[in-house]
Amino acid sequence: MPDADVSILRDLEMPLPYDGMLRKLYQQTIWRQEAVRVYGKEYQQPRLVALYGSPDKRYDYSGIRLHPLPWTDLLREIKRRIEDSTDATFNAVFLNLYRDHNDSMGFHSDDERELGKNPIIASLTFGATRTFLLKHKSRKDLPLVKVPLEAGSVLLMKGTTQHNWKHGINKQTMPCGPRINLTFRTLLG
Ligand SMILES: O=C(O)CCC(=O)C(=O)O
Ligand SMILES: [Fe+2]
Repeated sequence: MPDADVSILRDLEMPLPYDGMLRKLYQQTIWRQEAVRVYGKEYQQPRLVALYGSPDKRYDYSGIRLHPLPWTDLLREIKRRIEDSTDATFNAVFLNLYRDHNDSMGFHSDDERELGKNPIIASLTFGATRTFLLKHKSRKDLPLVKVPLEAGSVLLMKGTTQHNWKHGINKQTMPCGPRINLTFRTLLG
């Protein structure tokens, strides 16, 4: 992928089997459905979300402000394992719950000010395999990149990826069960 630094690690070792991780994260997380403003209009996000991390940080995006909930033992343990296998450090994790095949995330870049200039984002998946899509912002000659993210995989985005590419998850016609995605980030300020 030109103008990007994207890599994937598979089969990351976890404290529980992947289906147990899914169940525990599903139950333990305090999920919220947020209304977001897009071009001045309010929408319910087509998925549930949560933010955990250092209590002194905050995260503003799409017109909403999230304050992190304190780390749980499980999230701290996952963070430690991701840090060990990526050589990066993180102070927050954003969780997304795609309840079924109708849930999605629109194309966006993770380019909020509190992520800094060239953020490192590590995105871990449990549950259903969904297709992560990447499209270049200006080069229409480049094909859409499709990456199926299986349980236990970690997608790493670094460098100038967020400047030049957008990513998202489409809803799909093929029915599927829940997917939980954890994106580890560093929030500045
Ligand atoms: O669910 C995914 O794999 C993508 C999540 C994502 O892009 C985000 O949380 O910013
Ligand atoms: Fe993202």
